[in-house]
This record gives sequence, C-alpha cells and structure tokens, in this order.
Amino acid sequence: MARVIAIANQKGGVGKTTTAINLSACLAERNRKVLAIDIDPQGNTSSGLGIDKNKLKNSVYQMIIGECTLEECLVHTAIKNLDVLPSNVNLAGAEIELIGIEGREYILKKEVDKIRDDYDFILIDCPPSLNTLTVNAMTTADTVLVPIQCEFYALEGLTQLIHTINLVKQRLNPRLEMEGVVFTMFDARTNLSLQVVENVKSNLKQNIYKTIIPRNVRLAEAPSHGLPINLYDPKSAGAEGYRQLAIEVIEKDDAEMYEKNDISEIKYRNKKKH
Ligand SMILES: Nc1ncnc2c1ncn2[C@@H]1O[C@H](COP(=O)(O)OP(=O)(O)OP(=O)(O)O)[C@@H](O)[C@H]1O
Ligand SMILES: [Mg+2]
Repeated sequence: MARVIAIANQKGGVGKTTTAINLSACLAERNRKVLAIDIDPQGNTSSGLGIDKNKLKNSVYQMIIGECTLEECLVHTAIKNLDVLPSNVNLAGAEIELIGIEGREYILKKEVDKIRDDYDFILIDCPPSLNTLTVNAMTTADTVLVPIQCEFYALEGLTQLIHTINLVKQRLNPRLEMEGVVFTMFDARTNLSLQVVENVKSNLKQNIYKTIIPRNVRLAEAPSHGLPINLYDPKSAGAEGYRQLAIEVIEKDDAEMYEKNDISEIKYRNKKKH
C-alpha cells in the first residue's frame, strides 16, 4: 500500500514543487510506482512533469468539486512508473466553493483511498498556505515532508506549520506523522547555508534527512523543458541530491514496514529490489 507524503511549508519558494517533481521521478527511477498529486493552483508540478496544464479536460479542481473521479483526471506521463493528478489555475476557486460543504477536509482522501493499493508512493505538492487544500493533503497523508530553504528566515513559520500538523492529527487524521525536514538550495560557498543547517538541527526535534539538496541551476532550468532532473541532466549535482533523497525515503519506509512485520508487504518489496 502506498506511503502518502504531503510536501508542505506555507512559506513560498522553499522548494516544495522542485522536491515533488524530482523526488517523484527519482522514486519512479528506482522501480517504485509513483503518483504525484498537484493541489497547488500554480500547477507547477504538472507543467514540470511535461503536462500542458492549460489544455486539461479534467484536473484536481473538477475532482475536488465532484465533477469527475480521480481516475478521470489521472495522467500517465511519458516517464515510466509515474502518474500525475494535474492542476491549474481553476483550482484557485475551489477554496471558496468548498465553504460550508460538510466533510470538505476529506474530499481528496476519499478519492485517494480508492487507488492507494495501485502505488508505492503518493506525493502531494501543497500550495504555500495552510488553507483547505493543504488540510485536504494532510488529511490524506501518512506523513508531512517539509522542505526548508537554507536562508536566514528558514525557521520562520515552522512553529505554525507544526501546530497545524498537530491539529490535523488530533481532529482529522490520527495517523499523521512528520516525515521529516529536507534542506534545499544549500550553497556550500556561504557560511549562511551552514549556519542555517546547524541552527535548524539544534532547534528541531523532528527527523532531518541526511541528504541536503544543493543549489543547482540545472534544477531551476529543468521545469521549462517539462523534465525532472534525472532526465534533464542525470549527472548534475541536483540529480545526485534527489536520487540520494529517494534512497533515504525508501529506506525509512522499508524500516517502518519491517517494524510492523507485514509479511506480505515484505515479500512484495523484496521482489521489487531484483
Ligand atoms: N536546489 C535548487 N537549486 C536551484 N534552484 C532551485 C532549487 N530548488 C528550487 N529552485 C528554484 O527556486 C524557485 C522556487 O522553488 P519551488 O517552486 O520548488 O518552491 P515552492 O516551495 O514550490 O514555491 P511555491 O511556494 O511558490 O509553491 C524555483 O524557481 C525553482 O526552480
Ligand atoms: Mg510550489
């Protein structure tokens, strides 16, 4: 059954979408079946994976307001093992349309529950706010992955985010856990990047991924070609970073599954390795 990871941070421009695109693609490259869900009206995960977001008949918006099913908005990308639920600017209207609708926090979960068994990982790219769409993602998810940009204001807003995660856990999704924090846009030439990493490590009790994503211009260029980094420039430092992160995410997921001692799942995964 898929591990569902919401990629969230209400701070803008910290690398949520870049992580959603490239972690999805690097997990798919390791033979995991992946669904990337774009619930940001900016639709950058969709376009970054080569989907023409303005030509969609069905998107997450139609699914959220009940006009289509998940399967009707699913797109199989040209990348092996990788599907996308795309979004576009229409989704910006959903927030208002959902006001007063009972169970609006569970709309995404109800759809995703139908296809959980079809994937190994489902990654949800959240918008830069703690709105109904982000709450839908957290209600659907098993864990929340928080990208943190290596810059001076890195920790700003993190308390609020952790508070929101705890609220969702108490009231809507008791299963929800913190996946961990991943540092993005690390610049080895500056002391500031190093200071931010040290500061966050000493202040945060959450799991912190060992992999640190470097600042790499190839990562910024890749979306304009509609390609993830492992296809756009497989030898770049950015590709190396996201491949390493994918390995860590798989190892964490495997370790938790072994802890649960789920024999059928262990057999299934052992087969995937070969
Ligand atoms: N490691 C990196 N190296 C270089 N550029 C990066 C890196 N990660 C992200 N960027 C660039 O930084 C900008 C913001 O990244 P991204 O869109 O992933 O952030 P975001 O958190 O999804 O933003 P938003 O909050 O608007 O959704 C983009 O232009 C992206 O190409
Ligand atoms: Mg984004």
